[in-house]
Amino acid sequence: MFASARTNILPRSLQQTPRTPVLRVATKPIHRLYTTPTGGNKPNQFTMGQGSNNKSGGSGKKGFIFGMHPFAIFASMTLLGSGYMLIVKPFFEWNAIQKEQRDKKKTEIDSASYSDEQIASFPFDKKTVVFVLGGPGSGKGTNSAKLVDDFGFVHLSAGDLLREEQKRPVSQYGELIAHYIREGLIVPHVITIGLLRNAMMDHPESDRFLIDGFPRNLEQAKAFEDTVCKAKKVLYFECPETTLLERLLDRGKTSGRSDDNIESIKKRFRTYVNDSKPVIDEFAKQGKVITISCQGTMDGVYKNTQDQMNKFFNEIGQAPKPIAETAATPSKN
Ligand SMILES: Nc1ncnc2c1ncn2[C@@H]1O[C@H](COP(=O)(O)OP(=O)(O)OP(=O)(O)O)[C@@H](O)[C@H]1O
Ligand SMILES: O=c1ccn([C@@H]2O[C@H](COP(=O)(O)O)[C@@H](O)[C@H]2O)c(=O)[nH]1
Repeated sequence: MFASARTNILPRSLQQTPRTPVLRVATKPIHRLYTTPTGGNKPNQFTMGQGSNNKSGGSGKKGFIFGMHPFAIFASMTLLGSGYMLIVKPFFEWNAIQKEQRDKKKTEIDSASYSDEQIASFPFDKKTVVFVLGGPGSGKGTNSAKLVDDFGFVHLSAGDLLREEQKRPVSQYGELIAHYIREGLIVPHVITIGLLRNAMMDHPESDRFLIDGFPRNLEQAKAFEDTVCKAKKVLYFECPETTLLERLLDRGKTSGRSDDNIESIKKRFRTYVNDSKPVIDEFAKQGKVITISCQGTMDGVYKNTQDQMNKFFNEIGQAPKPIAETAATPSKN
């Protein structure tokens, strides 16, 4: 199985526990305040009272600060203290509550409002999940879209879900996702798995899911299989780097994607070789991988993909089209 990995631990950069503002008051031990000379040749921070208005005459006499009698100091501090308790403290507390409520609202939106109970009762393990893997630009999206029509899959592209989340104005992960995508890095899996899980739950009627471009590393693979469900098969589009580069640069002319440029593409290739390829190797050891060459025409590649899928559904004893969908399709006669 997969090497052990941390699961469900939010990286520090994502931990947004609301903090209660702390009113930091520069303090000095009271006895030092009381005995600090207020004048003379020793300048210090309590020199406001110096000068012609300084009733102590700058003598540095013990017991006088700003030329005030100790009792007056005591009385003012008591007044200040109760003023703080009455006005400042409630204000800060009210602010903290407001912030907490705002943060809670944001988190609720981010988790697409599925409760822990709903997640726990969703039958993830009854679903047929197929991972679609391969280098960037190998044709995962192109072929997945066709498999939707022929086999009734719901197609979930992890990259698309991340891009959508990135664009959501209230998302607390927008900037983080944008950075990881531009740098060709793998977004922390708690975010991606959360999005995938929500997207699966958005389609309770469907039993078949194509999860495209995920998992990108062994840690993600283990976390998904531990917390959501196991994949039944892995479709792997095998493609040489030269072809990938050509296709991505071509796609970049119109895609508008922040990572379809030579700098990001090089970084994505590095991440693919170092982190994503080992996932395919691991699933291959488990006998789950169907390898399809991405070279050939689009129709040719899809024909192979379709044949392999037909074979797979035959093996697991399911009709190529889900029963519900076959029944729902209007008869041509
Ligand atoms: N067999 C093919 N022959 C030529 N071009 C292809 C073929 N398959 C896909 N393409 C083109 O290559 C580009 C990349 O394909 P696609 O977007 O499906 O790859 P992908 O694996 O989903 O990429 P990414 O991982 O970056 O999202 C697209 O412009 C697509 O039209
Ligand atoms: O599981 C995932 C999937 C994707 N990413 C990030 O998104 C980009 C683009 O992904 P595509 O599959 O090519 O659309 C990818 O380079 C990663 O930065 C991810 O982090 N985790």
